Amino acid sequence: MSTATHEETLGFQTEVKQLLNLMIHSLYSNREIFLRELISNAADACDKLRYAALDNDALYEGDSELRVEIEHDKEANTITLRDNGIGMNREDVIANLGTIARSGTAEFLKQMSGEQQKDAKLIGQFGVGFYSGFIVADEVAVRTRKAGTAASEGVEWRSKGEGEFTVADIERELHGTEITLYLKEDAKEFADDYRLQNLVRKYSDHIEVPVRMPKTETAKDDEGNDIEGSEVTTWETVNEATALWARPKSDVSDDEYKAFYKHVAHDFSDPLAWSHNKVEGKLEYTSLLYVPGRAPFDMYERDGARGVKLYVQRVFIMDDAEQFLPLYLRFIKGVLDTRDLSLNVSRELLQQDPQVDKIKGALTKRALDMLKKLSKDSEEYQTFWNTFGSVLKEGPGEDFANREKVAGLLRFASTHSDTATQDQSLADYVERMKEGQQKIYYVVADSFNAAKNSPHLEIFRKKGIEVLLLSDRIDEWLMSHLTEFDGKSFADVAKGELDLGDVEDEAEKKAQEETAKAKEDLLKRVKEALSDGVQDVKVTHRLTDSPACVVLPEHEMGFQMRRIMEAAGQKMPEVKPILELNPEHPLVARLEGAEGEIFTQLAHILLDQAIIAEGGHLDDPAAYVKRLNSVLTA
Ligand SMILES: Nc1ncnc2c1ncn2[C@@H]1O[C@H](COP(=O)(O)OP(=O)(O)OP(=O)(O)O)[C@@H](O)[C@H]1O
Repeated sequence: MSTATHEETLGFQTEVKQLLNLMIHSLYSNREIFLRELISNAADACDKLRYAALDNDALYEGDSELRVEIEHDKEANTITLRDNGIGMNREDVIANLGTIARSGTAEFLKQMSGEQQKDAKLIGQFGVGFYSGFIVADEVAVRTRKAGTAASEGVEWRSKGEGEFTVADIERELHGTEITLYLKEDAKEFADDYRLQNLVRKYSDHIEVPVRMPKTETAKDDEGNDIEGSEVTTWETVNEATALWARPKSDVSDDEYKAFYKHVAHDFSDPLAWSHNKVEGKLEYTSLLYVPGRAPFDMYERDGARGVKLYVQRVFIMDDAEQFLPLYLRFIKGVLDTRDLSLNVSRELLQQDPQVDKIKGALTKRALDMLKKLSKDSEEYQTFWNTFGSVLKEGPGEDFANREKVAGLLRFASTHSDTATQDQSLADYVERMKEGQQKIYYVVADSFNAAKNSPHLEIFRKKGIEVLLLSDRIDEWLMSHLTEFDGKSFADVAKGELDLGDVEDEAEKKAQEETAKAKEDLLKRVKEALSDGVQDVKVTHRLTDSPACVVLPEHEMGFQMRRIMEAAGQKMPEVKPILELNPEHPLVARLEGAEGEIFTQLAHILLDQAIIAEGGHLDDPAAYVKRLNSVLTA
């Protein structure tokens, strides 16, 4: 036993304490995952050493056969996991095994409800890593030494998982990390050969590093009895130990793909889809991309983890290589192994390498194809869409070249179903377009109900023309980048002149022109009465039930986007709406017959109501109420 010096007791960061507490309670029924998490870390540590040793062979300290070893002791109720990977120094140990250095953790932990099943899901999404040892152990000891440092620079970390841990300097001949779990009374079952082997095969078969367990064989005498003292212990590799992505597709089962996903993505649940490809020729790479079944907790964090695990010729280079996929595909997880980059590539070099852009183009295409394939299963695709749809909507703005492809993957709510579920594709819309209809119509509002009940839809509903109902924050921005789909342009029903294409016949158009002419005088009077509130007043045939609506000129930023920008503190130049009046409406008829003060008040009321119906805020709501009351009591 090594003698420990320079021992200090330190407290866990608050977040770690919370996580430990929650994890132990909510992951009880899923306890066995501790082994997967610890093997995963050990394999990562081996990958890191292999990478560091590219420049400095001496780091192997004469032992370049990277491996993970698992032993148990039934008497002592312990399990020990050992790797000869990169190891940690004292500073690493304190930072890595005492804190959680991921932004958004505190907010994430606040979402915990105390309900076991719900929290287990959330925690799975967060990834528990090393701390999962405490699900089965009431004490954990880590002995480690960073590869390339002196034997005297070993470190021992111990904790009962109750708020504090100790660190001490120890002598340690071996580099790498050894973790001993002192099993809880009710977790003794894990100190068992058969159980451990099964778990290794179940969770870690696909890891390239061999996971070994000791196997003791005893010689037998002629009668088949054990010969005492003849025990020989050898190390047996328990897992498959070849990189899964390097195997031919036909050799890999769905379960193996799923298990590998959990290692790569640090996720507990199954992926929705994957795409495994080996490419030879101008570019040489193998990629294995996954669509997760749920969003990571930090999907909207600016510095949240994203990107693929990068290997060059099977040597692990880095996690989260984000240069190989566009931002709008940041939910995609997976592995890229290529021969086209040099082994000493760094994040900085990746940014300048022209090969990276080529691979990025190819992977983007793969990812979009994978989503297209997934979209054939409407139920699974809906799960995907509900989780990642708003991220994919960033696509047309970010990736001009693939705009049409991304557009094909979008899903919207629409007047066809009139529900808030975003499940209608543009292709479906185009198929349902009315004869003579040339455009794809949409309305944008702050909420689904505001969109669904927008007065602008009245004529469309009357004529049975479908309109997409958009209410996500990103929607107006999305539509500003989507100009066409399948040769059809898009039209915001609340902007510019209403153009129903050939759905309207000549007689209708003529009748509208005549009405407009007949109302010229009224329009002039209203415009005078509202002088600085509007830029124009027109008659409209958009409306059937409402007396008036406001519209914006065709190329003006829409109301929703303006409100978002203003809420974000942006000062927006003032824009006056165009007021459109429904000549068939009794209130407009009443307006026409009114004079003087009542006329002015009614005109203002119609404008203010149109702004409210569109979801806008009145500049002076009290004035509106006053006017309305005076007209009601007149
Ligand atoms: N066997 C090991 N050898 C070397 N370093 C390790 C080992 N196990 C853990 N670490 C270090 O401790 C850090 C924290 O581990 P932990 O498992 O908690 O999180 P993680 O692996 O970074 O992410 P996740 O929570 O998603 O698993 C690791 O990033 C790594 O630097």
